Amino acid sequence: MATINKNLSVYDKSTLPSAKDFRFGVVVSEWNDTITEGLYKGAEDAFLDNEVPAQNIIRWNVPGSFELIYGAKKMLQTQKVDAVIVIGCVIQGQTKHFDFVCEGVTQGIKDLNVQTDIPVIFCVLTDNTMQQSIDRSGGIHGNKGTEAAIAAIKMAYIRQQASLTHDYANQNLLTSGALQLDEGTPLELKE
Ligand SMILES: Nc1c(NC[C@H](O)[C@H](O)[C@H](O)CO)[nH]c(=O)[nH]c1=O
Ligand SMILES: CC(=O)[C@@H](O)COP(=O)(O)O
Repeated sequence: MATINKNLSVYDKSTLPSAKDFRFGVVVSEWNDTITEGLYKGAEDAFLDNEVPAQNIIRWNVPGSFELIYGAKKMLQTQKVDAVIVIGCVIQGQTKHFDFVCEGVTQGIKDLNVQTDIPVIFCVLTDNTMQQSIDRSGGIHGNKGTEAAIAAIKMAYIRQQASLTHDYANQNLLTSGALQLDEGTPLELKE
């Protein structure tokens, strides 16, 4: 389903978990800041609408979308947060730079989700025109920042619930053959 068929700002509060005890990091790119500020406001408003205390929202700025990767990594390393949102706006120019920035950020944020235990939400517009970005940061198609905040709340809850269950990671990976132990490595399965 394309964005034009789904307003990015629509959500049902009654279906969301409580977010009042969660802490969120938000890393914001300064490139196309009229757009990224609109995305941030959408995210912030959605957090506040869901009882996230203002002091539980930690915002850092970075120069451009490519720096979102490093900014999110350092946020994860230094701040006690339950999820991170990276906010950027990449708009096609005259060269292939757009492709490399978009691919690099996408892969970098994916890697953080694989390598760390904190969900990192991808709120990066990758648009052909400024108008498309305007439409998706509080315009006719809603606000992707709102969508990202709701995703952050949901993923923080999933992480919280997962931490309450038995850690089957070793067992599952071992039985699936994905985890190769050296000979003689004592296997400690958590009871
Ligand atoms: N053209 C856009 C950029 N380019 C800058 C890069 O993100 C990066 O900051 C630079 O290459 C230095 O490492 N960034 C955006 O966020 N949006 C653009 O449209
Ligand atoms: C995404 C970009 O880096 C791009 O907007 C830069 O513009 P150009 O490709 O004309 O140098």
